[in-house]
Amino acid sequence: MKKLVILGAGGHGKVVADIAVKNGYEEIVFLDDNKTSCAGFSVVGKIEDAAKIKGDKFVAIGDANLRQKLMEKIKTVTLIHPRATISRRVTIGEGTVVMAGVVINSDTKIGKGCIINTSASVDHDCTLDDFVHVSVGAHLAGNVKVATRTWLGVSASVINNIAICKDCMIGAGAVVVKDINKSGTYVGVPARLLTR
Ligand SMILES: CC(=O)SCCNC(=O)CCNC(=O)[C@H](O)C(C)(C)COP(=O)(O)OP(=O)(O)OC[C@H]1O[C@@H](n2cnc3c(N)ncnc32)[C@H](O)[C@@H]1OP(=O)(O)O
Repeated sequence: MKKLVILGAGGHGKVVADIAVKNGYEEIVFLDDNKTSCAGFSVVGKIEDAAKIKGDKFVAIGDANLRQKLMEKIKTVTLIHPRATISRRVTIGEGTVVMAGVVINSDTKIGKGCIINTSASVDHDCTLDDFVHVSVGAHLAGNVKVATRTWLGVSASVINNIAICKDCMIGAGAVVVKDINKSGTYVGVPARLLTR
């Protein structure tokens, strides 16, 4: 029986579980330090138990630093929703999830531990480094580079030929029209560094 152990029983975890079912997993269990169940599935232990529990593994934790830390210790599977449209010339790393309605076009490379969330699009010749999150409905035009752990918020857009450095938060609805070379939070149209 195909079994998946999902680390993280939050909202992201329950969407991952649905995709796992569509990928033929017949048994799904969660590990979480606080919850006892998730979307009808059992929580069978704490996150630290991952190595001890048999089955394929997936880290369903939104925080990129924590996701990275956990993925350094265990081997994980890649999960792709059957209703994602992905060019044959795309590569996708270990432990990445591609959700329903996503489009990924030709010659794009997606790293490990990435989240390509519901109805996002990543166009041709893009490079997404490890642990990048493209949120629900965010859009990357052609030849966009996004460095490690950067998170694009819901409905954010990036025009073509743009590079965004590591550890950025691009706010909901922001439009990135220039390269971003300094880590930080960027909001608005056009996107600017959020200073407090
Ligand atoms: C399935 C899923 O759920 S996927 C997850 C999707 N989640 C997201 O997309 C979350 C995106 N998060 C955001 O956009 C957040 O607002 C952030 C990260 C940009 C900023 O959050 P915080 O650091 O908490 O900032 P805070 O809420 O204090 O706002 C600071 C200022 O920026 C403004 N601001 C915050 N977010 C945005 C935004 N997206 N666009 C424009 N302005 C914004 C606020 O209005 C505020 O302005 P003010 O000082 O004039 O009142």
